[in-house]
Amino acid sequence: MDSLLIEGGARLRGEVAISGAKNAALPILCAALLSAEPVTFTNVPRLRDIRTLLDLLAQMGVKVERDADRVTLDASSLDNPVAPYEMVKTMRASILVLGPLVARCGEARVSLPGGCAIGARPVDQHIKGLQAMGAEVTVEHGYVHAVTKRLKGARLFTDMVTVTGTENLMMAACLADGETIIENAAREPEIVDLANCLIAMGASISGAGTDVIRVRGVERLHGATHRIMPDRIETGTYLCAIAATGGDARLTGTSSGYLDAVVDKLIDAGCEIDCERDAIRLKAPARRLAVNIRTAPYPAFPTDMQAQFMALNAVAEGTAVIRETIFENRFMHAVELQRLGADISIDGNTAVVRGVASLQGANVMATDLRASASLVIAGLVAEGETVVERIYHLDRGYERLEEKLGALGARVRRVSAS
Ligand SMILES: CC(=O)N[C@H]1[C@@H](OP(=O)(O)OP(=O)(O)OC[C@H]2O[C@@H](n3ccc(=O)[nH]c3=O)[C@H](O)[C@@H]2O)O[C@H](CO)[C@@H](O)[C@@H]1O
Ligand SMILES: C=C(OP(=O)(O)O)C(=O)O
Repeated sequence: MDSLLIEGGARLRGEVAISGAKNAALPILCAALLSAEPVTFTNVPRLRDIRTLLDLLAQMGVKVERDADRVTLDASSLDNPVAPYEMVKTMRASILVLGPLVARCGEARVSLPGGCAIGARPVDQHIKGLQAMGAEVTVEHGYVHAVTKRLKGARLFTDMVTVTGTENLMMAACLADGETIIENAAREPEIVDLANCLIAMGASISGAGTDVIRVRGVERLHGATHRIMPDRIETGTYLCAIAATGGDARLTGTSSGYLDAVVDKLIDAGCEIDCERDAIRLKAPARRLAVNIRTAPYPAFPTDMQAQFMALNAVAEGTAVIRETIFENRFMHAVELQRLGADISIDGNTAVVRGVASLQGANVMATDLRASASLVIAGLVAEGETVVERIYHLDRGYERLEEKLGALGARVRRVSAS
């Protein structure tokens, strides 16, 4: 297993380009299942999760063509609407094939993705929505099996705001008979990006980005070309890394428009932020202030940025309270940050982070994607050498991380296990 060797202390400077969003690309690539015509996507990030999804789609009979950040999917000969456990177990987002497969093929067999480090993450709301649209759904031997003649439009209400749940149901509704209304819908920018792609494919959708989405089903969707939006979590992660190291750098190919809650907190911490149309520059103060965080669905502060802010608060002036309201077990990074000298106490879903003057390099273990990012940020600030082990988590969601950090002046090296 590869690890990342970081020599702390370099202030990040210069410019780096942000990639397309993992969490937009995953549902949007699944949308290609809804059409018998080829769909082309650009700005697709080169990530492990994307490779996993493309392999999954290929084994269903989808023709996959990939050239750098451009991917064309042709689902005209889709003949195997099955997502086997072996391919699903490493990536929860593979549940996103469920809605499109039932809608297009009238049947799907998708392995339950299982729990993961950050929480149990059930998919009951995805299932409840499809049942309300007339699908017969059973869960047996670890698989969700859904069958229907043609889905019927329905009024859907999810018990909680769910991002992939909203995406799955919005995709399924595109080919349903009649109108579907999704209430309590997630409002994340990635939902809007998916809706824009579906609309380009001929879907009739209104309200994406609000908590009520209306979809009028059509007979078929056609081919289209769609550019994936920039990754707001990658953007936020680099902003935190620049801030933590007292740096001054510019991120291109991205926008602060998707990141208001994060940018506000960085400003509260004392950073200077200059928002251009397609770029963001952050200039950090010598010493930042600790900032309180409470995660909640968009447009509130994203849970996917919580770990990175814990690292930032670990070396700030004062004490910060962090509340995680989305996932029940998303503080795994705290123990690892403590190994680097952070002063953090946890009580249920609340972490109290008392800023310290400095961190010291050590060996730490990555437990999930954003936890790993927080360890990298802490390693960049720590005195001496930090080794982050199990970085396959990072490869799920950060394109060429060591190369991009290196371009900003960080001393980061990947060490391959022999
Ligand atoms: C690929 C992708 O886009 N992943 C994002 C997506 O995950 P994902 O879509 O899996 O997260 P959800 O928004 O669905 O989860 C929100 C909460 O609802 C619960 N829940 C969800 C569905 C369901 O059927 N039953 C249920 O109980 C979850 O366990 C969690 O506690 O949104 C999360 C919350 O912003 C982000 O952290 C993930 O990065
Ligand atoms: C939790 C995340 O991803 P996923 O839902 O794919 O596990 C994430 O992107 O931080």
